[in-house]
Amino acid sequence: MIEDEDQARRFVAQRSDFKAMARLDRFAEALAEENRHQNLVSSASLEHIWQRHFADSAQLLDFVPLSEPEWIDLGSGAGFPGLVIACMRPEFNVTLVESRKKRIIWLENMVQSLGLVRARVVGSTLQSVSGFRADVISARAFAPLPKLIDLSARFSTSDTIWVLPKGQSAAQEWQELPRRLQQMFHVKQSQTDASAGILVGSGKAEIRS
Ligand SMILES: C[S@@+](CC[C@H](N)C(=O)[O-])C[C@H]1O[C@@H](n2cnc3c(N)ncnc32)[C@H](O)[C@@H]1O
Repeated sequence: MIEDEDQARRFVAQRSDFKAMARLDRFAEALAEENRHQNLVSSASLEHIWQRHFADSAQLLDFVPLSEPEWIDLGSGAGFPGLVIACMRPEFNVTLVESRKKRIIWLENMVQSLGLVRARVVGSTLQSVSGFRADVISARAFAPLPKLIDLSARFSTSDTIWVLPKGQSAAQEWQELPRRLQQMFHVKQSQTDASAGILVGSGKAEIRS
């Protein structure tokens, strides 16, 4: 378990090259500045940015054994986990979906200033994003699981990997899924918080009305 900022930074560094670490340092600096103008993350969490945000996002890569996936991140907000993934793996095609105007501008600025040419920001509600086949679907603190799956099922294929950090409610949310969806997912322990879980899934979510 990652207990502090040093361990969190080491955890991310083990999965990154030095350019990625430089991008993340610039991201951290810009986030601290931007958070004075808009409420992107809680100011308390900025003191633990490597543990609470960077390592928390980076750990998702351990469930994605793909080289250049098409990755969609739902409700990216300040950029978690999607922008961290793009910083660490600039060769991935990462789509960051975010509906709030100021956050869209923030994400667009970061993608541009960090030179992430394969990342794109889609500034609209997920409901109005044109469908495409996603190899990976991620979402942190986006919506309760049934709604999240409902809104994103159309991006999934039989090969899609789902990585959904769900905090303390992971096991409970999994328990409450219909059986056919329970079979798609399992709960993995988060490396950044002993009480948190990540729902990791695979396959196409079939929505029945
Ligand atoms: C609680 S924040 C989480 C942000 C980020 N994923 C994180 O973990 O720090 C949820 C984000 O989802 C965005 N959002 C909510 N509903 C959305 C929708 N239907 N389509 C796109 N973005 C949405 C919100 O604007 C907000 O930035």
